[in-house]
Amino acid sequence: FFVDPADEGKGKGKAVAETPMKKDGEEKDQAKDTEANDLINSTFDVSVTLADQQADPNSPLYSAKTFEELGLHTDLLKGIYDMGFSKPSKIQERALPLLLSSPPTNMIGQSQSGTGKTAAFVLTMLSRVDFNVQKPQALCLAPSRELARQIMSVVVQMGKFTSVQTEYAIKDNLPRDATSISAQIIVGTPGTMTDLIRRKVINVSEVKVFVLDEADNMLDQDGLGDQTLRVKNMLPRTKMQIILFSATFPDHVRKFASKFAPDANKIELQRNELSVEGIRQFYMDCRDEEHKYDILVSLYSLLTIGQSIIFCKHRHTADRISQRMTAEGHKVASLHGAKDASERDTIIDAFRQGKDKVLITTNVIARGIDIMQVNMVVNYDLPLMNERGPGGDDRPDVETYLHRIGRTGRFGRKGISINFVHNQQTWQQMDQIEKALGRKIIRIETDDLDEMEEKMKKALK
Ligand SMILES: Nc1ncnc2c1ncn2[C@@H]1O[C@H](COP(=O)(O)OP(=O)(O)OP(=O)(O)O)[C@@H](O)[C@H]1O
Repeated sequence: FFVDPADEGKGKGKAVAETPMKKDGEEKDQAKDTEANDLINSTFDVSVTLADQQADPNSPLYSAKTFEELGLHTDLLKGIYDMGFSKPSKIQERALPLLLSSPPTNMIGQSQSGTGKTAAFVLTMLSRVDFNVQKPQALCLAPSRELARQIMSVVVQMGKFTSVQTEYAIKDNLPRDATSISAQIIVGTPGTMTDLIRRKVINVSEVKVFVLDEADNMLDQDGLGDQTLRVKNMLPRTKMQIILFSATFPDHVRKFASKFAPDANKIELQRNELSVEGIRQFYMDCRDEEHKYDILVSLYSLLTIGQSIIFCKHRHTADRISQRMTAEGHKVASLHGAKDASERDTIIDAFRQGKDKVLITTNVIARGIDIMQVNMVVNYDLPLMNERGPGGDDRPDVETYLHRIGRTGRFGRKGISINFVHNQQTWQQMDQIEKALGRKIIRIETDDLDEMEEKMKKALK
């Protein structure tokens, strides 16, 4: 079990209560979706660190097997069931009672990608809002407009039976002369959120919940950290519930996260527990860059069995590959940060609706995007630390790798990831990822398409 070394080291009497969540073999469920049930029944162990030293982490108060137990308003329960959720996932089971308890307590929550973190924080925002007050009460920040839009769709779906009012704080969304937002829940990206608060378009006096999705990314000093801190510093200092969620919390942001969300309840996983069980990882040994392209093209029929996402390092690579493939008669789309806002929305929406089956992109959508039909992720280029910001180097970026492959295998489903390596350096980088995660990455021959197809189809069964 994992204990935050920062907390442990300080040893200031903080209760470190570790409760193993073991597989509950007895639990029988009649629901059809057995894979999702496996996830609900437990596929991983979590450790819970309660901010309240006196609390007994084994108390039933700290675990909810049903949504009813949480004391939610019936309109919210209706929304949850309308989304097809029958009971809380593992992370929700542990996190929701802590998130919803009174007085509100901060939360730092970590669990694998696709395990239901979004639903947990959205439900918290909805249940804390006073629908009679027409002022912003909950703010949520995400690292990309695509993710902000997806989170909003969960807010709207889950809040369908309430009178919640929502607004975006993303680029090019509001008319330039907008003077005030009265919506209760605002979801956006940090730059636009800062701008709107500064210009007093968002009045923050009633804000009582502040959520960071992909929190490690949002707090990283090489990335969005400054902007996120700027937003926090403009919020009221008292009675603010700060909620940080991510699948990953690398060491260098852990301390800052604890400072950012003081006295938080913590739910955490070890790094080697972070790979999602259902995702089979492969690699293909390509001869050179051009061979990578040829292999990708030869994979096309496999890529379109379900849907797939191809990750490249550079925007121009994504564009070039997509142009070449399109010219050769394949239907693919490309998405990256250099495209303008409305184009980005059109592209991700078409992909979400299944109109496009292959999306070629960069790290811009490495995190959070939840599309169930995605059963294959290709790392055309492996993610490296030097893509994070100026301080990075040629080491592989294990966190981003986990987030990228986590676009498949959502909520207990099966998925495949394929890494392209093409020289000694990339092979070593992949080897480091394999070691860091303690999971085998299996070789597939590039010259035997039949074997490749057979292996992949087997992995998806
Ligand atoms: N209790 C539940 N029952 C059934 N489905 C659920 C439940 N909770 C969440 N889901 C579904 O599981 C999928 C993954 O959930 P979600 O997007 O919240 O994962 P996440 O942990 O936020 O992932 P990531 O780390 O990639 O952001 C979503 O499609 C969501 O609707």
